[in-house]
Amino acid sequence: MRRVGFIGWRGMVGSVLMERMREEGDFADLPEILFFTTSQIGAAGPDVGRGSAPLADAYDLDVLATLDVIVTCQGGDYTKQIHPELRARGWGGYWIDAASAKRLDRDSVIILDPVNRPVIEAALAEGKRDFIGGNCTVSLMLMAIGGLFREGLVEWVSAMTYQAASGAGAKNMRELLEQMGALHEAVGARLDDPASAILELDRAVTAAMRAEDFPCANFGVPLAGSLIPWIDAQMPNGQSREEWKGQVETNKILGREEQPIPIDGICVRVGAMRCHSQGLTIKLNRDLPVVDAEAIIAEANPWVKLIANDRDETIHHLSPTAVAGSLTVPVGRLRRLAMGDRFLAAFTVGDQLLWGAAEPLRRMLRLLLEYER
Ligand SMILES: NC(=O)C1=CN([C@@H]2O[C@H](COP(=O)(O)OP(=O)(O)OC[C@H]3O[C@@H](n4cnc5c(N)ncnc54)[C@H](OP(=O)(O)O)[C@@H]3O)[C@@H](O)[C@H]2O)C=CC1
Ligand SMILES: N[C@@H](CC(=O)OP(=O)(O)O)C(=O)O
Repeated sequence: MRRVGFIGWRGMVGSVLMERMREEGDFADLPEILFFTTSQIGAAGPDVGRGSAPLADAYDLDVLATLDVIVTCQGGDYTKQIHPELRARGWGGYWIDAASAKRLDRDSVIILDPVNRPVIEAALAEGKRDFIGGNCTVSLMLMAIGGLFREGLVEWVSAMTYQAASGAGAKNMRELLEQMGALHEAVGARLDDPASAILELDRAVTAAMRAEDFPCANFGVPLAGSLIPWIDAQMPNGQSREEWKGQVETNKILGREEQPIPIDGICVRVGAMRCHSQGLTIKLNRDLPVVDAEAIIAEANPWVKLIANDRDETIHHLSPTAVAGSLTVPVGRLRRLAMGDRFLAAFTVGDQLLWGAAEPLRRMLRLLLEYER
């Protein structure tokens, strides 16, 4: 594995990947590194410890074909155009991708190694070459309660999500902040006056959200002060595509497409910046004391962190504020639901740019290095 090419490295997901690779010293272990661009050919590339080289053309198939590994965070359109052309030329390198475009292809593996390392290793042994990061919501749910799946305890899961603006892209994160600013502006100095009537402030905020000039070019509707109970495209069965991915991707990651576990729920965009949260209802297939479920969840991987079902612990440690920028995946609110002994509630939060996007790609590259040694 000599030559590794990075495409989409300066985008939002790509920047998080670069940051993590720098933190872990990953670049030092790669013999030859090439950085590509779709728009700035020849500009100075990043210095990852061996000087800066000019950026190469991400559409140049002759150069791409010389790579042993391509890591791309450029997006689905790029993948759909370049991947088939490269493979058609007989390119046999590894393709590691953040985009959803190839996730469900028969020859692709969805990568989340703390959960499905055996599936990844079997795929490598079979000679598979396409390794694709999973949907952020799915990956974060599996990082949180993967232990219960591993122990074969799950009959079904309903995931009600609270998804951050970052999932919609960098422009949407900016728009959320603009919307917050516009709402603050709408109440102005009246907020500083403790004597001002709260219902008057509320009316001003609602009027601002409904005004023609409220900044919502990217979301289409207000998010700040509101929410959006639809993410991604509409499926024929009434699900949103984000909801549809829950079952399909989870079962592919777990390598159990033949006997899928039902996963469904409502996916909602909320005004968080980069952490997705999920309220889970888990139907267990046998009676299990909550303390046993807690132990299984806590031992599943080094990043999952159990939060006691206690008010103070919960509000301080189980929120986007507590988790942003961290690889820790807290799981809390674990308790039996009133529906019956086998119904378990849980709440989890995760950084959707780390485990939800960049980190599985970084780890796959490391895994390939080990495998090829
Ligand atoms: N956002 C998310 O939460 C997730 C995204 N993904 C996947 O990753 C893909 C990339 O997403 P994301 O990182 O959000 O996309 P970005 O829009 O941040 O970046 C994509 C590309 O846009 C180009 N670009 C143009 N202007 C700028 C600029 N000012 N700053 C940085 N880049 C710029 C860069 O390409 P160039 O250098 O060639 O011009 C960059 O690689 C998505 O399409 C999706 O498939 C996957 C999981 C989660
Ligand atoms: N759809 C996710 C983000 C994302 O990029 O998902 P996917 O990689 O499955 O397209 C969200 O909006 O929060």
